[in-house]
Amino acid sequence: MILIKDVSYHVDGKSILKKVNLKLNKGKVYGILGPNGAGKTTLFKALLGAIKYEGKVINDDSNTLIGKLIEYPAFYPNLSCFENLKLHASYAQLDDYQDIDSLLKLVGIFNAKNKKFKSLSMGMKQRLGVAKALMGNPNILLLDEPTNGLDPMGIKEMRNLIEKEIRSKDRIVMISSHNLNEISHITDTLIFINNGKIILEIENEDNVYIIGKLKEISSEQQEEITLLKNDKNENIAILSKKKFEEMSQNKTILIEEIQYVDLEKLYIELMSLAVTEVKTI
Ligand SMILES: Nc1ncnc2c1ncn2[C@@H]1O[C@H](COP(=O)(O)OP(=O)(O)OP(=O)(O)O)[C@@H](O)[C@H]1O
Repeated sequence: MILIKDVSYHVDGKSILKKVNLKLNKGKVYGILGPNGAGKTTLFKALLGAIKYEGKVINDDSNTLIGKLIEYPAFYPNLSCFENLKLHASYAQLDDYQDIDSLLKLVGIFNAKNKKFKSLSMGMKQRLGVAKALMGNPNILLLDEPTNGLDPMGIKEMRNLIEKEIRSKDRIVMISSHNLNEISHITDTLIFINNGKIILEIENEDNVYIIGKLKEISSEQQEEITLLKNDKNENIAILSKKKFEEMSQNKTILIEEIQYVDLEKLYIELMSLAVTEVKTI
């Protein structure tokens, strides 16, 4: 488990991350969503310890290896897939790492083992990037826009790869993406970030969400939902349909002006809510 506690990051007086709090559990795939410049990559960099942030990242596992695919994968254009991975293994001090062939098979590009990086298609380059990220069998995997630049077929293949080979009960996987459809297919939990702030964390249960005005909630359930404010200072509740039905049955919540929305609508509504303050009631 990883606990991100009050993580903030500032550059030249500008707040890039603002008191980010998250709990990440093994076996789960987290989708991180937000507009350009929201802070997704910066959050990954904080987890990698690549930037000097305020706050804490607490990891209960002392044997941690983080694999990453951040921005476009960097490889030597004139070296082959095999040579590039071999070189990375030595940089990463995985010198006795023998299993490059298996990795290439795993990500489905073994037939391009001896092809130069520069001659690969975009999809193959991304797969090679995933192979590099998977070296040493990391227990945390950060994939920053892994389907960037891929065509629909490439996106589907990357999705299969994540579902079949990357998701693991011993691993925390975080994927950032602008592709809502893809994210809704492969993640367990959705984390929305805007302006460096986490504005919502919600289970990705059935791709149907509830947005409405919160009128009442029982004190026991207060911890369980995030309260957002709209520009009229009204309390807006957002939760999955499943959670809402559970709470309504127990009469622990009253929401009015309910809208049932899919992920795309949820994203648009969330980003347009004039959220100046986010509180958990
Ligand atoms: N070292 C830095 N110096 C100055 N500004 C920075 C630095 N690192 C990040 N930023 C700024 O922080 C903001 C968040 O950047 P970040 O790359 O984390 O966003 P993102 O959510 O990953 O965006 P995208 O979806 O476009 O990849 C941006 O406005 C970016 O310009």
